[in-house]
Amino acid sequence: MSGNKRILIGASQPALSEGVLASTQKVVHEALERLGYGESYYELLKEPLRLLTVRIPVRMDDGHVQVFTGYRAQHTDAVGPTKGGIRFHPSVTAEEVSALSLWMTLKCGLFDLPYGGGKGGIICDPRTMSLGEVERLARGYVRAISQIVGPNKDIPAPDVYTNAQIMAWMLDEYSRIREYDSPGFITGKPLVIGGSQGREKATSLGVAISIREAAAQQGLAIKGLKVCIQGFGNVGSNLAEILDQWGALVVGISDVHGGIYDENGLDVPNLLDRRDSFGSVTNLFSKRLSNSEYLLQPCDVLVPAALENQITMDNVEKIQAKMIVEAANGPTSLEASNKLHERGVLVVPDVLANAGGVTVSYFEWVQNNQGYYWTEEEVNRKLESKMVEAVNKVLALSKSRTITPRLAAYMLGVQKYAEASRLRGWV
Ligand SMILES: NC(=O)C1=CN([C@@H]2O[C@H](COP(=O)(O)OP(=O)(O)OC[C@H]3O[C@@H](n4cnc5c(N)ncnc54)[C@H](O)[C@@H]3O)[C@@H](O)[C@H]2O)C=CC1
Ligand SMILES: O=C(O)CCC(=O)C(=O)O
Repeated sequence: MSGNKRILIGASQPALSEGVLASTQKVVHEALERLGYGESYYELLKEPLRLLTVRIPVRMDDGHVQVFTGYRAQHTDAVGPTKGGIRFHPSVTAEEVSALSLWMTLKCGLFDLPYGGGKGGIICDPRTMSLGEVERLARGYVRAISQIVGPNKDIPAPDVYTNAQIMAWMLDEYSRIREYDSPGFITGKPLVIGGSQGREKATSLGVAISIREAAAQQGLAIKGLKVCIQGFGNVGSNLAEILDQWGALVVGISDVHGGIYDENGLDVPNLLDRRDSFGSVTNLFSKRLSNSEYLLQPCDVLVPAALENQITMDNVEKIQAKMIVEAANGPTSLEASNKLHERGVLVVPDVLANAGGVTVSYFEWVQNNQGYYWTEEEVNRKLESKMVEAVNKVLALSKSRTITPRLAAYMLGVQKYAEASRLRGWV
């Protein structure tokens, strides 16, 4: 093991700044209050129980050593191991990873998965690195966090700019450290080393089911529904494919370079053929909208599937979509989301809409533990029933209590952790 760990855990971590975490905490606070749990529950659940900061030295192809900073946050292990993806992105921060771990807890609670939330990230830009450099970084990260992760402790998965290949390197490094093959350590792996059928498209299938169910409740059919998707990576591109196959009209897609829009519908198979491994395709088109113009185009459903804080008080008044379905984590600021709700725009929150990914990751872990693997049809059937149940539960609670779907999802998501913390004697 390299001597590359600089561990800052819990209280020794610098104070987290305001932003995505603070707004998530507000909703968690209200959810706990409405459920009748006192302030001590909020104090326990407002931030991760553990936040590890690591420094990872990587020998770059030109021979120099670059030191990267990474994080792993574990929000709560009150009901079981923690679970959540790893992001490779230049804008990763401790605050972002912490908020992402809290959102993972809410998803696992809402979908009744036997986990708490976890999340990791490394400040880096893999688009500018060679494959060898990315592999060395992925392996270095696993060495650095190896003490706090494992199939019964904390189980990582892919997120922004990470994929099945990176999961394979991470699994290999972890198995070397432990000296036995340990497929349950990580999910989102390639099929031949213990991945699950259906995991690659699971987040998108879950988002598509959320769109279909929520639209139906608004009296809209999926066929002919005009959808704009922001982000054309794993989630956005697979979503475009599924919606196109279901007869919806994908009128817009975008990526880091900008967006393309056609009210008559785009040629999705052609775009899928031409996208690169980082989810870029619009750079091949001379006529494209800027990312800020793109979000304002008319459509029935806008699906942010890229990064946080895309719909804010700066652009919310100009959003024309009738429904927002959050495939990304945290794409709508809390104020903007409340504003949309007041305007009668249905916002299907991230912790509900994008939980298909972690749900099938759970199925992958179950299959690894039992050593018996399901067909894609079985996986998708199990996912479909969990998604439909969760969407209906959240929208019903939102209606019956006249609260936002986000608050309803948080109430349903957080309850198990408050109860488990009480039963364990932590609060
Ligand atoms: N991969 C998964 O299973 C899950 C992902 N998510 C969330 O979905 C979102 C997307 O994740 P992935 O598709 O896995 O990532 P990815 O790395 O495969 O794709 C990211 C996409 O976002 C685009 N993008 C980056 N910056 C942008 C910007 N400023 N404006 C417009 N587009 C931009 C990129 O060009 C790329 O098309 C993230 O918020 C992630 O946390 C949520 C649940 C599970
Ligand atoms: O598949 C997983 O375990 C986690 C997916 C994830 O990172 C997310 O839902 O944001």
